[in-house]
Amino acid sequence: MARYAQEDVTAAEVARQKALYGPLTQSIRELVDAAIRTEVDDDTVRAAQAEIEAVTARLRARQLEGSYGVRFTPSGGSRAWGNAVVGTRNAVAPPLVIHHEESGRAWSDFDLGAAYEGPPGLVHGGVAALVLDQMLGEAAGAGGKPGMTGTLTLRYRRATPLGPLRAEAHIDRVEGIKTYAVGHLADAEGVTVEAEGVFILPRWARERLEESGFPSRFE
Ligand SMILES: CCCCCCCCCC(=O)SCCNC(=O)CCNC(=O)[C@H](O)C(C)(C)COP(=O)(O)OP(=O)(O)OC[C@H]1O[C@@H](n2cnc3c(N)ncnc32)[C@H](O)[C@@H]1OP(=O)(O)O
Repeated sequence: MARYAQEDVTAAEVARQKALYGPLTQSIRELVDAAIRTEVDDDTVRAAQAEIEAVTARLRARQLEGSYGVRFTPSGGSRAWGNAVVGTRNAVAPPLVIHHEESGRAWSDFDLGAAYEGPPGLVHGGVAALVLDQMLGEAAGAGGKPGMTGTLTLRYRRATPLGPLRAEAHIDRVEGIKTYAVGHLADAEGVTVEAEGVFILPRWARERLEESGFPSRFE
């Protein structure tokens, strides 16, 4: 199963795949929303189900063994196309497009529709956590010390409505292998959820770096 992999792939090939899979994934997102909100008659639902199963069988004709993993390109970029928040090939992902500023601040404007509902008309608390975990993790990683979430703490100040939202995050402080990031989710009226998290370069990654002779990079 793929985990972290170095791929010998050209920028043109990455662009070709993005142009191919991006629209497919967006069509599936629309299908999910349509399935939640449809009010067509029973026969139409059953016919749609049969068509969807046929399409799924076509896509299953050739599959990866496991998940997509994270793939690094020769130019130093990375593809996390299966990621649950930002994945180009993951229809579960809203998706977020995360921008990084020179200052270290990361932000994203995005829209959460019916598929992300918890209380009626409101974003599920776990979805808010999902989004903020990624946002804070990316802000931490942009500081040069990518890590796994050790502890993520959320304060749900008020309910988050479905619809257009913004998430922001930045590094609060760095202590050795631990990067502390803070951030929030907001609607047009202001902050709805505050988050703080510690992101830790795992022991196995630290050992691998030490073996490769670059132990000081993350210290
Ligand atoms: C650019 C990249 C962008 C990527 C964005 C991705 C965003 C999404 C991120 C995720 O969702 S990651 C998935 C959710 N997280 C996990 O599954 C993590 C599971 N836990 C682990 O893998 C390990 O427990 C962990 C890496 C967190 C720590 O393991 P270590 O073996 O490296 O910890 P170690 O025992 O050596 O402790 C190192 C330091 O971390 C502290 N620590 C360990 N676990 C902690 C914890 N859980 N919370 C807070 N601090 C923790 C520990 O006290 C110690 O502090 P001190 O150096 O000050 O003594």
